[in-house]
Amino acid sequence: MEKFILRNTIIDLLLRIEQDSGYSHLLIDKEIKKQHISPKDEGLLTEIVYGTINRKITLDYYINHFVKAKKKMEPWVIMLLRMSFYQMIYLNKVPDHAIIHEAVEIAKRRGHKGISSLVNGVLRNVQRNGVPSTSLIEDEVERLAVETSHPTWLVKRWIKHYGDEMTKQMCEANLTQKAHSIRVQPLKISRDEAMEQLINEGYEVRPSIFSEQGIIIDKGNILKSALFKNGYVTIQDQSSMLVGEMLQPKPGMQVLDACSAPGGKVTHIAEKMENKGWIDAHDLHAKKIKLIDQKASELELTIIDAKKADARHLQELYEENSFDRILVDAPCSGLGVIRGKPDIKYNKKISDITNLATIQLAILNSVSPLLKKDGVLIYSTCTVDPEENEEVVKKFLQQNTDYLVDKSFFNDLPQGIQDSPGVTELGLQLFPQTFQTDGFFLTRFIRTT
Ligand SMILES: C[S@@+](CC[C@H](N)C(=O)[O-])C[C@H]1O[C@@H](n2cnc3c(N)ncnc32)[C@H](O)[C@@H]1O
Repeated sequence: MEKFILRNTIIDLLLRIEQDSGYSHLLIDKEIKKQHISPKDEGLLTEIVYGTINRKITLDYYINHFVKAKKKMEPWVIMLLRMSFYQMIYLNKVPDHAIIHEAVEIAKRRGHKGISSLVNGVLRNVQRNGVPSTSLIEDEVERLAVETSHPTWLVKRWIKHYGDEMTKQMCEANLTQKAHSIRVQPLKISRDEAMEQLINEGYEVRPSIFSEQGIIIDKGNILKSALFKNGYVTIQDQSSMLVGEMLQPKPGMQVLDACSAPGGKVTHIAEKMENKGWIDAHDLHAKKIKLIDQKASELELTIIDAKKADARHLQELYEENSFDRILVDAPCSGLGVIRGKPDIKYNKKISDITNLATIQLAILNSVSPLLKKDGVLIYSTCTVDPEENEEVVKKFLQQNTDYLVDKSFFNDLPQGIQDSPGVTELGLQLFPQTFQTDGFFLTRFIRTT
C-alpha cells in the first residue's frame, strides 16, 4: 500500500475514533478488512493508531509547546501532528526525515501551503531540539496525568482509593502490553499437549497460575496457530479464567450466565462441566447472541442455550431456586482494560460509573432469588473502580440477607494470588500491574437459605 494512503487511513481512523467515541479495536478491524491492508501494514497501522490514542494527553502537551493556536487548527492537522510526534518520540521503525516528509506530503494534499509549512516547521523543530520536559509541570497529580496520558479526574480518583504509588504503577502499566494468554479446551486437548505443540511450532509459552487451562504466550501470534484455528484453544485474559475456576461448576448442573456475550466465560464454564448439564446464557443485545453461539460451536460445546434478555428482569423468566450456579459478569466502565482499549480512559465520565453501579446492583438483585440454597453466585467486572465493585457488593449484601461472601473463596484462590494487594473481605481486585492481566474484580457469594 502506498505510504500516503496508509498514513491518510490512520488519520481518518483517529478522527473517527475521537469524534464518534467509537471503540478503537472495532473500527480498526473494520478498516483493515475494508481497505485490504497487508499484514505488514496492519501491524504498523495498529501500532500507530493505538500508540497515538494511548499517549494522546502527553502528545498534546508536547504539541501545545510548539503550536500556540492549536484550538483553531482543523482536527485532521492535530491528528497528523499527534501521529507524527508519536512516531518520532516512541517508535524507531521509520527515520525522522521520512516521517517529516510523509507528514508534509499529507498536509499539502489535504490542506494548503500554509499548513504544510507549519507541519514542516514544527516537526523539524522536534527533530532538532526534542520535546519539552514534563518536569516543568509543578502539580504532581497533573504531571502524572500528562506523563501517563490519563485524565486528571481519573488519576485523582485512583489516588483517593489506592494512594500515590499504586496509582502511578497502574497508570504506567496502562501504557504497556499485557501478557497474551489462551485457554485450552480440555475436552479436546490437555494443557501439556497444547504447550508441547506450540513450542514445536516456535512459540514461547508458559503455564498460567490462574487456571489449569491457561497458557501465557510470550512470543508468537496465536491467531496463526493450528490449535487456535481448529478450536483447541481460545484467547482469554487470565483474570477472566479465574471466574470459571471460582464458580466451581460441575457436570450436570443448571447454570445461569446473566451477561454472557461474547461468551468467553460461559464456554469455560461449559468446559468445566464436561459439556454435561445445562447453561442458560443471556445478553441484552440480540446481535451479540450469535457471538456466544459461534464461540460455543468453535469449541464444540453444546450445552449453552443463548438468548436475548435483560438481566434486570430475569425474575420474569425463571422460577425461584432454579440454578446451582449463577454468573453476573456485569457491564462496567472497563477501566481495567485501558491498555487494550485506550480510548476508554478518555470517554468515561464519573456519571457513567454511577449509572453502571445502579445497573450492576439491579442485575444482582434480579438474579438473587433464582439461585438454589447453598448455590454459588459470582459477581465480576473488568474495572478497578470501587463504586462498581466493593460498593456494589456491600449494597447487595445489605439488600439480600440470605447471601454471604463465601469465606472459602479466598483459600480457593490459586497460590500466588491469595496475597495479592487487591484482596479484601469483599472480594479480589486485580490490578493491571500486578500480574500483567486486565484490571478485574470478582467475588463469590453463597446463598444461605
Ligand atoms: C463484561 S461483558 C460480558 C462478557 C462475557 N461474560 C464474556 O466473558 O465473554 C458484559 C455484557 O453485558 C451485556 N449487558 C449489558 N447490559 C445488560 C443487561 N441489562 N442485561 C444483560 N446483558 C447486559 C453487554 O452487552 C455485554 O455483552
